[in-house]
Amino acid sequence: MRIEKDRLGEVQLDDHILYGIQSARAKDNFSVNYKKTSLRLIYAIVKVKKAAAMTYIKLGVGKEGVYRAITDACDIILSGQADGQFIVDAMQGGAGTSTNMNVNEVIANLALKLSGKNCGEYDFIHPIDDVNRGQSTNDVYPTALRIAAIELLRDLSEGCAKLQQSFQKKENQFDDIKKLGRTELMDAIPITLGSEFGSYAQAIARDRWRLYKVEERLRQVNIGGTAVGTSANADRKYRFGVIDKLREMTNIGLAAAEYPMDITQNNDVFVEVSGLLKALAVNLMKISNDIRLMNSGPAGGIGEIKLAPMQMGSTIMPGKVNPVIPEMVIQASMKVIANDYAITAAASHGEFELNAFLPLIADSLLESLSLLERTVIIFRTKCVDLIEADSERCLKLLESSYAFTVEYTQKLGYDKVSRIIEENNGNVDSIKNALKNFEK
Ligand SMILES: O=C(O)C[C@H](O)C(=O)O
Repeated sequence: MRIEKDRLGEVQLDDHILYGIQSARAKDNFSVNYKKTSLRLIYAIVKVKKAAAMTYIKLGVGKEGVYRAITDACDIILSGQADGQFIVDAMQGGAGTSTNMNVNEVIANLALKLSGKNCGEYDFIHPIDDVNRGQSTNDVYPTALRIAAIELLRDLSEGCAKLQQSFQKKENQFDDIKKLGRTELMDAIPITLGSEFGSYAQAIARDRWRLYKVEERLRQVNIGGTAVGTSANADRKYRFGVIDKLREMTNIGLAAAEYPMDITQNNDVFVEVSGLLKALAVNLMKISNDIRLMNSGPAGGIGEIKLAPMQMGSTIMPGKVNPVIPEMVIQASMKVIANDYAITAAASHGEFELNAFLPLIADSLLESLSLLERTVIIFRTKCVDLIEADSERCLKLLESSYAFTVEYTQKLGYDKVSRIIEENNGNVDSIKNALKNFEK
């Protein structure tokens, strides 16, 4: 056991534990058992710490070997070997300070071990004086959140591109299958099944483009601005060096914020990104609902397409198979829309130089991004790619509807065609005969 102390007293920690007193207090204070802080965010914070340490090595500052041990410790964390040490709940007060300190303490203790010292020997490597040198939670955390968001956005954008291609393939495959169009769930002008899928491809193409474009706004980071964006305690050479290193490490074209105070306190960019995710969620829901309806049946529904059966559907009705993948997509989309509200609420509650509710923004945004990233892959591979058309059913429904009469309205006038439909009680064969007679 080791004992760590702060102004509030002492905490006992097992020797193998790499986090320190501040993390231990936060673990206890925020033990709401919601969920742990996202490892995506933790890794992005570690990248910021590594870039800072590399900058200090380059500038030749600090005690001999300390920053080298810190960068080695960062590499160990980034390889996934210390995941269990990040123990602070995502639902936390303190604007992310506990998460930043959890990272600072784990890096410091790992670096101490790598240097042949014991955990807690902070006179040699200190979580704040060394690992957090020239930094504050308020510049590290928002910078890391931007990096994590961009990494996920890139994956999601690629996923959307593939989903778009899958819809385009279906557009070509179903190009010559005529079917009923529907407006307000009622028979409307005939279309092709291909064009139904072509419209989905267009919507997802728009999502993909929006997600691609928004990255450039996220690339402005406030690292080096420290607590309120004025760069207190951050050396000028470090400030420029750390962004260069981060750019190299992440392969993201990060740039120093033109006005770091703004970036430190205002979070509208996350509302913007979430808004785009909401637009994607809305499209996915609309498409999934169409697919469920077109697949409905097998006997009592529309049945124009067939989804591949993924699992048995019922514990009581033998043979029933449900459209489980679109149902999952719809619920994931609902969650993204709910998260958007949380992000909007949190972003609107910032006061003066900082928004204390950034942890909720971070958790909700990264959850939405990861959820959508997986959702579009599963939707594509387990649903869209496997869809088959029932062209006979499409034709049967088309031919049993008088929706085709729209073609006659220009020649005969709307009122006359309506009268023919009414006089023949909507009977399609009689309507066709009556219209033929008019044409003669
Ligand atoms: O942890 C810090 O660096 C600052 C903290 O977030 C605060 O503003 O109180």
